[in-house]
Amino acid sequence: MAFQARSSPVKHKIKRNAENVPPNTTPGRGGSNLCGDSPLHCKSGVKAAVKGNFSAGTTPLHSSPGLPPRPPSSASKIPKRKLLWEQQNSEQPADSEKSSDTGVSVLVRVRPFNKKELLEQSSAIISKASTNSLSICDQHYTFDAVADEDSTQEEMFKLVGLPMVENCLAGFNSSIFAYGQTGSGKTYTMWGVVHDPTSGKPPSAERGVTPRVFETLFSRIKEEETKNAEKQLFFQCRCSFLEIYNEQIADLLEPRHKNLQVREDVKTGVYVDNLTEEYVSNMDDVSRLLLKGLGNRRIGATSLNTESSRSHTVFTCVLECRYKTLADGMSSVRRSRINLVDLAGSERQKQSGAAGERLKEAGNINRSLSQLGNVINILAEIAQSGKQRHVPYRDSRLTFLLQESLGGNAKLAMICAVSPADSCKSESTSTLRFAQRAKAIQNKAVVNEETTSDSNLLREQIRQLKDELKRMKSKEKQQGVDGPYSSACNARRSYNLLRLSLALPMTVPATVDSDSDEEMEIDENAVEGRENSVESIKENTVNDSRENDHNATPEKHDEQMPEYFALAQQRDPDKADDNQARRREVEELQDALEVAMTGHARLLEQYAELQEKHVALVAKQRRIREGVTDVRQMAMRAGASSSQLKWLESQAAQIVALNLEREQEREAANEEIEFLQSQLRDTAEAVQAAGELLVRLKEAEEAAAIANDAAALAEQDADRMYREMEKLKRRHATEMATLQQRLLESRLQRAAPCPMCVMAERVKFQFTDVDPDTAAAAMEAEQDAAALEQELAQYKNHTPMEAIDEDEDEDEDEDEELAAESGGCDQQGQGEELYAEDSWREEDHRDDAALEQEEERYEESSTPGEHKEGEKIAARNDPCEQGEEEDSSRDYYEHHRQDDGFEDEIHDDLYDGSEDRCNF
Ligand SMILES: Nc1ncnc2c1ncn2[C@@H]1O[C@H](COP(=O)(O)OP(=O)(O)OP(=O)(O)O)[C@@H](O)[C@H]1O
Repeated sequence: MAFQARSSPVKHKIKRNAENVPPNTTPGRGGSNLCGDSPLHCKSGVKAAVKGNFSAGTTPLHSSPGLPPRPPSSASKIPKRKLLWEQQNSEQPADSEKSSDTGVSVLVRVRPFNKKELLEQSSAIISKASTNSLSICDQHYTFDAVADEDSTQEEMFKLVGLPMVENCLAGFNSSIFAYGQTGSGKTYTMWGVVHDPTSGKPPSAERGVTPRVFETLFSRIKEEETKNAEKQLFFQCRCSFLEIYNEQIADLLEPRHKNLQVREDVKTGVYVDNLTEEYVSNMDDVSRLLLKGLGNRRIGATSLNTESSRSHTVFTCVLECRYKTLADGMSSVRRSRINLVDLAGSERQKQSGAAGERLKEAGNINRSLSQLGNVINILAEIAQSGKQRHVPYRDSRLTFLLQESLGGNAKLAMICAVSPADSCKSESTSTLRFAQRAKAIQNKAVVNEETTSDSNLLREQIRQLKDELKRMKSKEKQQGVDGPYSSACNARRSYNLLRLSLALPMTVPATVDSDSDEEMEIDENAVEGRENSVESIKENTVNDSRENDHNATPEKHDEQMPEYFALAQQRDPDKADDNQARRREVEELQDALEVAMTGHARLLEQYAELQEKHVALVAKQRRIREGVTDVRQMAMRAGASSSQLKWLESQAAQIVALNLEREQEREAANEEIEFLQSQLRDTAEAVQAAGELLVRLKEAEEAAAIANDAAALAEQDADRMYREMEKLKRRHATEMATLQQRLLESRLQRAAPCPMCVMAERVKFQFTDVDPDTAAAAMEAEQDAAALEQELAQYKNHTPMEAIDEDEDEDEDEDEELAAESGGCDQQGQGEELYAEDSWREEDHRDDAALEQEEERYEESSTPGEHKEGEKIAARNDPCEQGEEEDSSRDYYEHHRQDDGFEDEIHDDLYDGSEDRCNF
């Protein structure tokens, strides 16, 4: 009957209560076992390793006023059930130890004085009285442990972290909370200085509890896998990291995932929808996640802490341990969860000096901490009175998300951090009161273990694979909505599921036990039709693997794989931005993954059927063996007659023949199983490679999409800049033309006296009776013109872009000079014009947009005559038009010459000069 019950497809869910010692998978580990109870409650374990005599689990709570007496243990009410494994290996703890376990341990850590407190010359008001008690201003408190200013990170880990690692390995959910005033050392204790694996430096001694928890977890996993190789232990860890900021949940591993929702499901319990989970297999993986998550966390400076956490952060690791019982072919999975919670610090506005955004954050932090306190108060009350009450978990995201750790199925360690300074007296007292109330909570931790037959496990896997396939296909359709960003996340998820599923067949025992029992008899019916069934399975395997369009055969996939790799390798790294090719590859890989999933699910189905048949066959064999033994014994007891003996002999001969037949069939079945296993292994390897490649490609695709976005933005910027430059060039040209025009005008106006001056000079040399004042004025005008020309030449020599900045700075000076010059030449009208332009430029400085309008208006509103004038000016700038200009200048001078009767010689001199001046 027992066998039938096991082979039935009904899933066996076995949960052990907190009092049961979890299975010891390390029988050889001196004194240490996979102790479900933390060493805080065990005699063995790390207790001895920690400084002092730490015996928190058995320490009665302090009986200060208001402190509730320790609630009676409810352990006796929980029915005890044991697993076979447990019975074989476990060591039962003493009853006294069991009864004291509430599943909650509270530890207080007093940090050293900080710089501010030292400067203020604060005095210490907290003193450690013993390893588990302290006093603050004559009030005495007892907890599970007290760590003073001298405690190291290593000691904190041994007190809190190590027990949690052992709990987690044993299948208990575990949580570590850090609670306390802002700046009291929660973050330092929980994370500390996280090691950067790329730095090449050794891990810091200041790394906190969390990194140390994972260091130990991975080394213990390795140890367990080696020691229990025959049980085919298989561990898997996946981690997530979130923060609750202003009552909103954000994914710290995928910062684009904001405002995530907490959901509750009968099967999975409370979970966060859409939260990224990453598989980790070593410390580097965890460090990477911690650094990434902590980098994305909200921090801000307050007067009490320059790097104050403004949110609650929760790092969660789900550990799954699968193992197999060879005797009955049953598989078990132990699933435990470890939550590492760094709560935001409580703060008083007066003390922290928070204002604005910080004040709003502080309000939210205090509100959610008070809701946590409220839940803890009610739980403490329930534990004392034994009366059921509604616990308002749903009042805040924090309590809703972590309800399992608060009065539920988890072991809880609460680290309460305090400052020793008298300035923090009221905050420290309130933290210690909170710690006391937390100690009164009773959690009901059980080992989370499920035992199921292989075929059920496989069927579950098949269901998951099919669901995932459906989801993948529907997601593909939604690609447009989700965009490329979600694709890597989805691919990773599918790949992880497939990886998990692919790991399973490896844990299946190789073949049917070879039975060397000569005496074993077999019923004819036992093998009847087996040959047919094996044949049909064989056929199905081959047909299924070749049939229909999906052709999802591992063989085909196997053939396809080198192509993918070849494609990937052929890719020229220089053409990495060839998005289309990459997209094609990704699509092909996506198809391959789907094909692999379908093929794998089909193989698993066949494997599950074969497993079921195998288990049924083993059961029949056992029953036949028992029957034959019974018959033998009865025959011996009855004393066999000669006819009976003959009959028995003939039966024996038949049995031998059947045995031979059965042996052959068994070999065939074994071969079949081996073939299936090798096929599964091949698929596993191929799919694993494809999956990894796909994830990498998806990530590359994401990166390319981001780069494309950036490039498009840069292009837009460049366009804008180009337009801006063109505009500035135009403006520059207009300004140049205006300046030239003015120069010309001023030159022309001065040109009248100028020839006279030159002539005067000449006359001065030739005729000494020339008026000296006239000559001096002419010289001065000539010098002014030369200076102006020089400035213009400099201005012209600048490239427009270089000139722009200088232009703006120099504009005013230039204008001033021009104005001065104009004034010097008595050009009153021109001076007014310059003034007008000056104010226009001022406006330009103030408002660029206004300038554009001004320009446009200028261009639009210019009369045809003005345009003509503008064109004329521009033409002067154009070297091709210079000839015309020269002609007009020549006309001008010609006119003057005729009017004033200048000498030809003098005119030629002047004309040469003016040509030089125009020739910019
Ligand atoms: N035990 C300790 N030993 C040495 N330095 C410490 C200790 N505890 C805290 N510190 C230092 O005190 C400062 C504040 O600590 P931390 O940031 O951990 O406080 P917190 O409680 O997390 O504050 P908040 O709630 O504002 O985030 C940090 O610079 C940290 O390095």
